[in-house]
Amino acid sequence: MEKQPRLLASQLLLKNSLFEVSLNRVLLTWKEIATKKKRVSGGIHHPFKVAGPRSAAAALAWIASLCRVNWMAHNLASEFFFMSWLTFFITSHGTSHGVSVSEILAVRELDVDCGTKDDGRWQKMPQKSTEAYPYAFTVSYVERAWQHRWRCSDVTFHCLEGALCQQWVQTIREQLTALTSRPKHLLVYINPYGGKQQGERIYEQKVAPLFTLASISTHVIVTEHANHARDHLRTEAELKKYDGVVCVGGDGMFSEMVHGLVSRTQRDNGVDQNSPEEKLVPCTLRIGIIPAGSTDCICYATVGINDPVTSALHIIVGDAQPMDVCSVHHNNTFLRYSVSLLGYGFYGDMLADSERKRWMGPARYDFSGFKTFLTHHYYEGTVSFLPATDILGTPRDKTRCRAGCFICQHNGQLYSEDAPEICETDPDVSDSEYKGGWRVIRGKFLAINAASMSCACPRSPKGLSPAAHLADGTTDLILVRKCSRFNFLRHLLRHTSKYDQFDMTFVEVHRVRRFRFTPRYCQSDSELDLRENGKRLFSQICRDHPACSCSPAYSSWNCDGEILPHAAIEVGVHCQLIKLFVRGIEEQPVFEDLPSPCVV
Ligand SMILES: CCCCCCCCCCCCC/C=C/[C@@H](O)[C@H](COP(=O)(O)O)NC(C)=O
Ligand SMILES: Nc1ncnc2c1ncn2[C@@H]1O[C@H](COP(=O)(O)OP(=O)(O)O)[C@@H](O)[C@H]1O
Ligand SMILES: [Ca+2]
Repeated sequence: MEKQPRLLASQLLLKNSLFEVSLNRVLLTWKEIATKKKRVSGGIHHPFKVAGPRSAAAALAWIASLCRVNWMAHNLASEFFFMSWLTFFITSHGTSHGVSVSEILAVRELDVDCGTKDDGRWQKMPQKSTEAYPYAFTVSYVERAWQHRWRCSDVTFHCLEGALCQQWVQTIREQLTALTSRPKHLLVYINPYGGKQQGERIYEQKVAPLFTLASISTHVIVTEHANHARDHLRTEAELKKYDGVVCVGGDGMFSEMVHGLVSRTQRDNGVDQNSPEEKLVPCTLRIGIIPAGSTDCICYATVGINDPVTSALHIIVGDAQPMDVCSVHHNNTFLRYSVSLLGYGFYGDMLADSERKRWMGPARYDFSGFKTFLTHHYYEGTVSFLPATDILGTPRDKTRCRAGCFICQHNGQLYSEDAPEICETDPDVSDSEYKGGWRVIRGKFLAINAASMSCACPRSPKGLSPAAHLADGTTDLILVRKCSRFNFLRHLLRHTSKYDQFDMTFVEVHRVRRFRFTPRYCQSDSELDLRENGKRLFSQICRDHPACSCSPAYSSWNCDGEILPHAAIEVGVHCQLIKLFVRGIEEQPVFEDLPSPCVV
């Protein structure tokens, strides 16, 4: 890391011990410099905390071995060197901290006599430090907790002089103001009926106080009906006033935000959404999700956990993660956008059944999932797709899409430089395997799933397609052919275990840029009601297949939790069309025996 000029350095009191506190442009550090018991080390600074043995005896042996190597190799070890390292190790144990400026949430001055000045949170000061160090300021920062959770932590420093205290507060505030990616004004939509119907409570109790702490102003709308947020965003909202939009709810609520924002952007730029080949204009406003839904797949797969406080903190620090969006068309008519799962067969039938059981809350998916599994319907049709051949990565990779993903950056660059050619050849139902770059597969399917991201959620922590990428311009098309109930159960259960759900003879997976599906008994344009169609064609299929298991002709498409009105669809991926207030799943830090936050 490039060495940044130091902005401030002072000796401040923290928890009755004297600390050397310094701030440069990227890091706030505080390090114990003296106590009655411990000696001060003479200017030995090491950028990272030494991860070593815990007990003093083990430390001695470990450091001695380090010195021995140095002695033999470089003849550098001296008693002074040895003692300095030793002192460093002891004094730094648990008392040397660093917080990246980008993860400071707020700073506020404390009135030591009366408590906190400007945020209404009152803190009692320890008597001893009040006498000796009468001025104080508190820094709130992000602390990493277990399983990708973030929490807000406070540290209070005490100063001898008021001017010094003010200088610290002012300098930190200046550094925070310089972080231009942070939102200042947000438009928030709360779905009071999502998930366990806790949206309003979650926002008021867990999120609003954090936004206030970080001086973010909000305009909050509690939705009154389905599509309220979508329509408000698409037509009414004064988007220029905001740095981002936030939804409190589940994947359905997020889908409303995507539809509102993407449609608005296309309309403002004169783009026709009805044309499947049209290149869409990316949205500039970022979207934040405070999870309060049933599946929370978008949140889980982009943050690593569905936790409202964690998501609020990612919004405050101004994270940005681009994401692919699929457009779904039927006969050159726009139907919907999809960000996570497009599922025909199993997931479509499960959703159709679960919609009638909304009163059950999130448990409806378990109930309907089990019921759908027992019905074991398969569907005939033709899937044609345009494989993504020019990209890095495959659906069977062992690597995962994580924060700062190289594959997303590389493939995104590829897409913007050289937008993939849309093949004009009509991939009609045909016996040939390839037609104009398209592959055509006919068959009987228990499930056809397109996952444009992993679709990890608490029910399936690795997701429908564990190696899928958030922003690589592709979707993973998973075809599950007709098989026995036992084998299908094995496939489903592998979503929840470490075993590969694609390593089965009746399952295939392709990374694609576009795909089309046509059911075998294709309905005419005027016949829109799938259910009626299904019933009418049922008897026809039975006539065609005397020994059939009486599967209906059509399933429905589950498009991010919404039922589509058509079975015949055409899908195209739009690379990095939207941005979220997240950074992708962070690699879990190796804590060893270190306290968080990152220790320097
Ligand atoms: C018999 C054992 C079955 C175990 C299978 C576990 C696989 C679960 C994978 C679920 C993938 C979900 C992808 C996300 C979809 C959401 O958009 C959608 C809507 O979510 P919402 O109700 O808005 O939170 N939820 C569902 C279940 O379709
Ligand atoms: N005020 C409201 N009343 C009824 N439905 C709503 C309201 N606001 C949003 N919705 C709809 O509720 C559905 C489910 O919302 P969501 O927040 O995704 O919860 P869940 O994850 O439980 O499905 C969405 O399709 C959304 O359009
Ligand atoms: Ca993708």
